[in-house]
Amino acid sequence: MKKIAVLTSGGDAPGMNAVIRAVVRKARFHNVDVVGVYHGYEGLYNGNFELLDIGSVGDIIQRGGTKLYSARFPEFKQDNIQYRAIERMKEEGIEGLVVIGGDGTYRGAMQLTDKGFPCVGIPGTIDNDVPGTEYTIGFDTALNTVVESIDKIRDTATSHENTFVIEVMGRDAGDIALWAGLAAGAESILIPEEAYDLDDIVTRLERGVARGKRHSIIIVAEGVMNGHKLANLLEERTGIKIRTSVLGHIQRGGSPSARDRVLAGRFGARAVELLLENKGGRAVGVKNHAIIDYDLRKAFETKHQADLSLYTLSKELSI
Ligand SMILES: Nc1ncnc2c1ncn2[C@@H]1O[C@H](COP(=O)(O)OP(=O)(O)O)[C@@H](O)[C@H]1O
Ligand SMILES: O=P(O)(O)OC[C@H]1O[C@](O)(COP(=O)(O)O)[C@@H](O)[C@@H]1O
Ligand SMILES: [Mg+2]
Repeated sequence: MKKIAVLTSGGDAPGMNAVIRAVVRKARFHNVDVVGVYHGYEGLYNGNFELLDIGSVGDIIQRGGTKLYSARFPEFKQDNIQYRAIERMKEEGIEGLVVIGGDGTYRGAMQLTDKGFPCVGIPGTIDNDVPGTEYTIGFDTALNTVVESIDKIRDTATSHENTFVIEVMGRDAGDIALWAGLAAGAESILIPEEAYDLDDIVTRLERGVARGKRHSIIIVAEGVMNGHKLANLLEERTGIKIRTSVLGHIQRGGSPSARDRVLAGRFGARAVELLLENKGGRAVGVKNHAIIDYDLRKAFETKHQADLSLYTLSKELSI
């Protein structure tokens, strides 16, 4: 393989730039050219390409977002659009493609692979919800952003004896809520994977007040319900004034953590190796600290499992 392409797709995640850099540098190390595709699959279809030399990916390892921009392009589900994208790549002499994104992005990559164009997937999403890997690029950074934000909210909550509901991202996955809740010492955590028990949340709140706690923090993943709605429900039940903070897209930005950058380097390099070994239709991941690869299909045909032992533990530590 003498020329490959790379794109980012779906929700962006801090560390995607570090992955792009790793893909380009590793490929150039093997004298392989790399074409950057702008705007995800939309750019693939439109031929929005640029040759990336080693200098073009300098000074991005520390930057959030993605230099190649991201897009949601539902039309890519159509066979004729996929065939056109393959033609575009072949016209440029491109022989393999690295995609960085989540389950939707992987579906597109599998379709191209099934049509004879080898693709490799790298998990990039703050939600950490790609099956087959313990961590995705961006999760660690987003988690640290959330914890830092909660710590700040806690300062003011303590000073005024306030109770806060904090809404975090996670449409279908509770990983951010779970890990942040444990790291920030939240009283209660609500995640999409577990039915919530309002009575239990109220009991924990009232117990805290009774023993003189100066603040209470309740974390809710957006996939469960919106933070304002939860605050209203709790106010009705307890009579306690509850403030809400919706962290929003701040969670998706910022400079990637060292852990995300290191993972980005390892994922990017392994993805290039897989293409050079002619192993399309694979996804890279991390398991027990080792970089692994597996069938791309596994990433969207199975369901991501959040580590629910953390849920039990958080209940035990926030009695
Ligand atoms: N079934 C599919 N077939 C082909 N392409 C798809 C499919 N599902 C999603 N895609 C492409 O992947 C893009 C990103 O998917 P999306 O679900 O939005 O994000 P993520 O990859 O983060 O899960 C979509 O906008 C579309 O271009
Ligand atoms: O920016 P948008 O389009 O509102 O998307 C918000 C969603 O994107 C995410 O940040 C990441 O999701 P994906 O990686 O699957 O795209 C979710 O946590 C959130 O629900
Ligand atoms: Mg997704």
